Amino acid sequence: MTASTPSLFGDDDDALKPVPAPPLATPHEPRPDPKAVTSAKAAEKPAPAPAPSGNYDASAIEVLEGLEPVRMRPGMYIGGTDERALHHLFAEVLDNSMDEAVAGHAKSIEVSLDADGFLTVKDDGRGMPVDPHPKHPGKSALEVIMTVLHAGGKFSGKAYETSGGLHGVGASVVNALSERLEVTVWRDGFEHRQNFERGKPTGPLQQVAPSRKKGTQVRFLPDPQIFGDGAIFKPARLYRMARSKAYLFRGVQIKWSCDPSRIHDQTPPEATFHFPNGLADFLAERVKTTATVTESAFSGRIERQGEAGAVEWAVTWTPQGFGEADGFMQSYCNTVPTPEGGTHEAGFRAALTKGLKAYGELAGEKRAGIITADDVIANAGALISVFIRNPEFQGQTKERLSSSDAQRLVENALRDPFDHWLTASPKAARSLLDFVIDRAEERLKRRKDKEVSRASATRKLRLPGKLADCSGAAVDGAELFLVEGDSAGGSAKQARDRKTQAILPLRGKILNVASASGDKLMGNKELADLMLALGVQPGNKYREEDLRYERIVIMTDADVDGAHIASLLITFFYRTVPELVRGGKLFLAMPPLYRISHGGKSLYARDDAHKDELLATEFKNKKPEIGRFKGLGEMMPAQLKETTMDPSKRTMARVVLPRDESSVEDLVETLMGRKPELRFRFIQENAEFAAADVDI
Ligand SMILES: Nc1ncnc2c1ncn2[C@@H]1O[C@H](COP(=O)(O)OP(=O)(O)OP(=O)(O)O)[C@@H](O)[C@H]1O
Ligand SMILES: [Mg+2]
Ligand SMILES: [Mg+2]
Repeated sequence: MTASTPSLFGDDDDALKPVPAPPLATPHEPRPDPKAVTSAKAAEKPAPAPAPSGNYDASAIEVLEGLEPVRMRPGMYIGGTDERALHHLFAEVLDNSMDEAVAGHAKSIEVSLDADGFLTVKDDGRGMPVDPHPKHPGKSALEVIMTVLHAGGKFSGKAYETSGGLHGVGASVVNALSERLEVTVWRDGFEHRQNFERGKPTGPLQQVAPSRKKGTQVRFLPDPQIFGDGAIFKPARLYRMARSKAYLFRGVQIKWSCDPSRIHDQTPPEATFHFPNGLADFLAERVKTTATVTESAFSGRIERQGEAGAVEWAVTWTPQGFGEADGFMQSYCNTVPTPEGGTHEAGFRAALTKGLKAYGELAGEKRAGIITADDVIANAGALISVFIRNPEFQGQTKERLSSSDAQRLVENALRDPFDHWLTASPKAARSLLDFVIDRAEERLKRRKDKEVSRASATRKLRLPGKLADCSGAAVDGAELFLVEGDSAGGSAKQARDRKTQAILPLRGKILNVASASGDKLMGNKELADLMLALGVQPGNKYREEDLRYERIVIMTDADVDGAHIASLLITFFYRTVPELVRGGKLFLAMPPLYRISHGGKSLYARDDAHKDELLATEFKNKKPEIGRFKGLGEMMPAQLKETTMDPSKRTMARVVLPRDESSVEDLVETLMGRKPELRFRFIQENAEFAAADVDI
């Protein structure tokens, strides 16, 4: 029984998906902090019904009976309810027949998919026991197998030695998740049958007729209530699964058939799989047209002496890779695929690496010393299959083998055969050794190149002289303030938190960028410096991970000129690094315009409206002193810090693109274009808007 670890977090991965752009239409409308968006999203979900109060007692603790838990939580048993999980039902039934074959009782397995969607797996093994079960009065062993979790014959090793089954769960899980399921058993001179619906018997086990055959047949239709209405078995997938099983045990023949009406691709409607050379055949099939380093693959099979257990393997190397990948390793334990690898793979890698290094040393090849397991395996196509008693798989799944003796078993099994293989054909051994040493040397060279390029990248990164960078190295939390003019730059430098806040003063009026060409843009020293400070490349070469700051803050005077410069810069960002803007990295600082004080109290107002409001409330019936800041440069550093820069006190607006970005062009045209009256209006609005109270 293979099961996936249940997801502890339910469907929460939604929270990790990018947050959709909020429907804001102008660059000056604030966008909420991403964190706030996440929680806002959570808040959108329908509020949970008020919890029923007062009866959380023993009656609230349910014990699921029989197969109920399987239908309630299929993911726990088959890793989900998707197509992969659906096909896993087939794996469970097929594994049971394979166990019967590996135990030496079945020689032939038949798999067929019928026109009505039922899948049948039939073997000629001993047949499930049908006699009454001693511990379940009135029930046959067959019924217990099909309806009781953890009922199985593979716990003690008496009936099966090296089986893929070990939990006693598989057959009952398939039953629970099938709309209908019929089991037919031939044994003890009779054909027996019992039918089930969604895990429940629809009648008793019946002796249908005398028969001298033996074996078991399970025919079932997965339940659409579990897998969805459209869920059906895919012939191609069943075909592949059946065929690879046959490669894994040479003592079995698997017959495949499928109703032609169900096939919509190249899958053959009938086939017989029997591979007397096991994994060697499997590998030959995979590398059919691929040129390999050695003429023949290294393959073999070793039975454990005196005990149950076996190791089988096949491996070959190729310079050009196998399709998409440079190499592959597929591993199996008791014919169950272990896609996550495990101890058998570790033993395999160790055996090949040690063997090849030892051979290199013997051949006087000094460079063999640099070989690592990765060099040996990276370009190999490898299959490894072990048969062991009481396999241990990690956690709830059978995807990774963790039996520690499997590593020793494989390593010991391969040592001598690999040695013999190498010494028996010195030409092949030499080719392999050279090939692997080349890989090792390439690896070392790559590492060196990487070190060199990292060093030169650091050297190349010259920052503009005017930039007062932050002293902390972390990008998280780092902010770059773009300020207008050197005097404001001076105040900002004193007001900043050196660790996380950097200041770049931009001198004079920057180019009217919207109408400038790319060359002109980059030719502008101020803007070139800005890009250098940001660390990013323009256009589609922009990579967020290059960005040296978490936030870029445009900090200009709270007047019409300042608003103009801010809009020029926003336009520049939108034209040059739109992804930066889309990523919500660009902000507008909101310095105050007035300082209002009376007695010991002083407050700042962002604009006229705010000033009037304060005068009507905080300073009601008083005659306070009102000062107007002409520019940031006029503010005391402490004031600038308190009102505009200190993250715990300030207000900033995030620049957000409208959802319909085509209107950005209009906006830019409005801002920068040829109609001065439009421009003036925007600037006024922007100046006003920038005063909006937005906390981030
Ligand atoms: N085709 C079969 N032939 C003979 N006996 C079978 C067959 N299928 C199932 N059984 C018996 O039914 C038992 C229960 O099968 P089930 O698949 O539920 O569990 P399992 O194979 O023991 O373990 P796992 O849950 O890991 O598959 C098996 O242990 C075996 O004794
Ligand atoms: Mg089983
Ligand atoms: Mg069972």
